Amino acid sequence: MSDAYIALETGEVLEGRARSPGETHGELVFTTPYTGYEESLTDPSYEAQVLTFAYPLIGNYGVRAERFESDRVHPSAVVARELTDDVAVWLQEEGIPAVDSVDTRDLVLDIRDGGAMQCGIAAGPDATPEKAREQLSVCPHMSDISDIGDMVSVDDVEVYPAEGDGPTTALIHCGTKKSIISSLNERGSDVHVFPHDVAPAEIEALDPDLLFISNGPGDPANYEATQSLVEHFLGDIPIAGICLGMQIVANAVNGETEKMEFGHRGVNQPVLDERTGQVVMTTQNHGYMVSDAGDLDVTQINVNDDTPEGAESVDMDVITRQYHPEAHPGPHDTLGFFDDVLSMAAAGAHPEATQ
Ligand SMILES: NC(=O)CC[C@H](N)C(=O)O
Repeated sequence: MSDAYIALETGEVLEGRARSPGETHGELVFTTPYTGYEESLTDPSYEAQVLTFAYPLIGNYGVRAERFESDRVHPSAVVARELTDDVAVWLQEEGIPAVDSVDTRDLVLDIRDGGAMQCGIAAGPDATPEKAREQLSVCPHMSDISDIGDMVSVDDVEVYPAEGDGPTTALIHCGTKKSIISSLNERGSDVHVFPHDVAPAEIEALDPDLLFISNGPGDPANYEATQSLVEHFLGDIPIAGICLGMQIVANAVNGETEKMEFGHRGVNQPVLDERTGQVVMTTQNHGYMVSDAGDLDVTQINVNDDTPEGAESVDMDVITRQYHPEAHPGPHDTLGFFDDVLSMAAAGAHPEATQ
């Protein structure tokens, strides 16, 4: 007799073992890394999603807070083949439902074939298939969660001072990972973190050298205030962005974004720089893409499916990446992004403009 159920949009109800009790719902997605479960589970980009781990054993090196990318677990639920007790206890303490003993190979194929789908979860001694189906019936589509930025951003400014007198960064927190802040800090940039809907006047009062739009959950179309910020400062202050940040900047310069079938979530996504011919291995976690880069130039593409992974403007001093250059988890091929954007900030101009 199972004590955990996952109701899928296909009508199927999967059975499993409850590792952390609860009833919830969310957009079902998968990620493929063998490691990095602490970083993924605390990445605000996964807000309102049910995260399935393709790798069969999750938790085999424990749980340590110093690896966390935010102050809490963000997925609404977790699905795995096997979760260790360390991770199960962590999720219980966080109040996040978790189900294992699921054939995640089969489930990942379902998601690949059917696309990211809504699902309902019921786990624990009172769980039933009907309760999972009830959760599925109230699960919103990701693009309909218009206030998702409020769920992950900050209410007030937070300042992260760096040693030295590097450029000042105004980071717009749409669900930022901590390692993005630390990647800027350790390169000498004082980072001032603002709410996703901060008024332009607060940024003007700081007079920063760089406007940085962070990663984050949900549909980029639901970050109108952040997009307006980009439109306001475009051409006045150099602008950088990661993942959701690239999508918001593209929307701000006459571009377009759209939902992908099932997205890119892993640490082995190859990206080609079309200017140099170099291929780097990247960490990715996105379910939307830039379908039209507008006034930006696409500089890097995903080798697997040609989707835009880098978009820049020399004239408007913009450098953005769809992947996560900070890794955490993942390969360190792309850390140079932070040097490039801070060079742009220090010079007040895109690096190619200063050659
Ligand atoms: N990691 C992110 O910033 C994700 C961006 C956006 N929410 C997407 O899914 O495409």
